[in-house]
Amino acid sequence: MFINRHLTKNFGYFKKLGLKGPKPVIIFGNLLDLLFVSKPDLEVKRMKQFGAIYGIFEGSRPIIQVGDPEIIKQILVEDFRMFNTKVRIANVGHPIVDRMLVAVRGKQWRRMRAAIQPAFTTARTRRHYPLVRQCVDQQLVSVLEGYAREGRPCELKRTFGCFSLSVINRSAFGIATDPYSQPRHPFVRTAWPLIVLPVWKLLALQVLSGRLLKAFGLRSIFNEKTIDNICDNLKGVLKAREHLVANSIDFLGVFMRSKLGPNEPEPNDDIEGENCLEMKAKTFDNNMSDNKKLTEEEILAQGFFIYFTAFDQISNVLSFCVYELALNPDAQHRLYEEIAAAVDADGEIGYDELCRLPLLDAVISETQRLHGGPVKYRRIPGREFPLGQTGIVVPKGQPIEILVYAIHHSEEYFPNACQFIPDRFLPENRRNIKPYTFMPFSAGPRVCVGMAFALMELKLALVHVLRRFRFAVHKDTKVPPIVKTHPVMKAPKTMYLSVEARD
Ligand code: HEM
Repeated sequence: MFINRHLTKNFGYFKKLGLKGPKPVIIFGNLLDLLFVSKPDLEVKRMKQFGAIYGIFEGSRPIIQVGDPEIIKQILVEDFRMFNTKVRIANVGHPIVDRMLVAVRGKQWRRMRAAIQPAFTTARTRRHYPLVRQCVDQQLVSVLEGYAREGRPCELKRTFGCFSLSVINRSAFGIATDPYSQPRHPFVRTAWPLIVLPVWKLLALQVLSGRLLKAFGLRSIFNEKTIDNICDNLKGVLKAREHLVANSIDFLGVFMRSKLGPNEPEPNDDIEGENCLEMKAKTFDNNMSDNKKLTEEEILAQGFFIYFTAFDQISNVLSFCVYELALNPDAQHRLYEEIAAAVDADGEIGYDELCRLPLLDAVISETQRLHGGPVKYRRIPGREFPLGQTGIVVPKGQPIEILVYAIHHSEEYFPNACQFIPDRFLPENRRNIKPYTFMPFSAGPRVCVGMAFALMELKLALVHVLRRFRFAVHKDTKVPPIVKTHPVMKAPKTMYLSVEARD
C-alpha cells in the first residue's frame, strides 16, 4: 500500500498544471505503450489526441510535451540560455555518453562547441568534398553495380550504412575503410551493435534505479561494451597521431589541436557564407569562448558521438529517401532529369552547383519531414519557465520535450501529411511553411553542428546514385517500412528494393 502510494505520488502532477495526457500505470508510467506502437506513431497519435501541450510519465517522472511552434521558438532560440539539454535516457550516468556535445550544458557546452565548430566550417566542408566523392564511387556505386548486375534486391540500410561508415571513418579519423569487404575491421565491426536497443533494456534504463542499473552493468542506450571498444580504437588513433596533428583536415585533428591550445583562425573560414549549405551552416558566434580546450575524455566522447550519428543518421536518411523515390517513380524521374541537366560531360558536379538543385533539396527535406531522425528534443529549464501564453509556469528542472516528429506529421502545418510531396519544399512553396514546424536538424544555437557536412554528403551520394541507377519496389519491399524500436530515432529495420543500372 505504502509502496503503491510512493510510486504513484506524482500521477496527479499534470492535473494540477491543467494539462491532459495518457493515463499512467504504476512503475512504468506511459512507457508500456511502446510495446504496442512504434515511438514515432505513438507521438503522432498522442498529439492528435491531447493537443499541442500535454504530459506523459517515464516511470514516475513527469515530462511535458510541446508541439506549439511559438513555444518551441521560445525554448530553442529566445530563451535557449535558460535550457539545458540532456539526452540521458537512463537513470544513471556514463563517463563518455555524458560528455558528448549533445548532452552537456552551460559553460561546458559553450567551451566544447567553440572547440568543435571549426571542424565544420564551410571551408572545411569543401575540403572534405573530394574524399566523400571518392567514397561514393568506391563504397556505393560499385556495390550497387553488383546488385544491378546480379539482379538481386538491394538492402538499403546495410548498403548506405557501409557507405556512411566509410565516409565518417575517413572524414572524422583519417582512416580508409571498406566496410563491405572488411566487416571485421575495428572501425567497422563496432558500428552495427551500437544501434541495437532491445525493448527490455529501454524499459529497464528508465524504470530501474541508478544503483540497480550499475549493478547490472546497464548505463546507456548504446551497447556499453561497444562504447568501450570504440573508445579504445580512438585512443589508439590519438596515440599514433600525437605528433602529426598540424595539417590533418579530419575532425579528430581539429579536436586534437584544440587540446593543445585555442584554435587559430583558419583561412577562408567563412561561417557566414553565401550559398545554401553555407547559410545552413551559419549558427552563432564562433568566438563565444576564449578557452576552447578539450580534455582527452571529451575528445573521445565527441569522436564516439560523431562516429555513431554520422553512420546512423546519414544512412537512415539515404535509405528512406531512395525508398520514397522507388514508391514515387514520377518524383524519381523528375529528380533524375534535374541531376542529368546539372552534371558535366564526365558526370561530375561541383560543390556550389550541388547546392543549387532545388528538387534534390526538396526531396531530402520531405524525406526528413516524413521519416526524420530524432523523434523529440529534450530540454530542461534551469529556472522557472512560463510556457508561452498558457499561464503554466514550468518548475525549474522539469523536463520538456519538443514533439518534432509529431509536428512534421501535423495536418495543420503539412496538408496530406502522410504523403511524400517534395514540391512543398520547392523554393516557391517553402515560404508557406510556418517557422519552427520543420526542424530536422533542430534550431537555434544548438542546431546540429554537422548539418552542412551532412547535407553535402547526402546530396553528393544521391546525385551519383540516382544518375546511375533506377530504384523500384520489389516483392520484399514492405509498405509502410518496418522501423526499429528506438527511444530517440526513427530508423528503418531492413528495406529491400530492386535496382537497375541506367546505362
Ligand atoms: C542527416 C543527418 C543528421 C541529422 C538529421 C542530425 C540531427 C541533429 C539534431 C536534431 C541535433 C540536435 C539534437 C538535440 O538538440 O537534442 C543534432 C546535434 C548534433 N549533431 Fe547532428 N545530425 C545529422 C548529422 C550529423 C553529422 C554528420 C554530424 C557530425 C559529423 C553531427 C554532429 C552533431 C553534433 C556534434 C550535435 C550536438 C550539437 C550541440 O548540442 O551543440 N550530426 N544533430
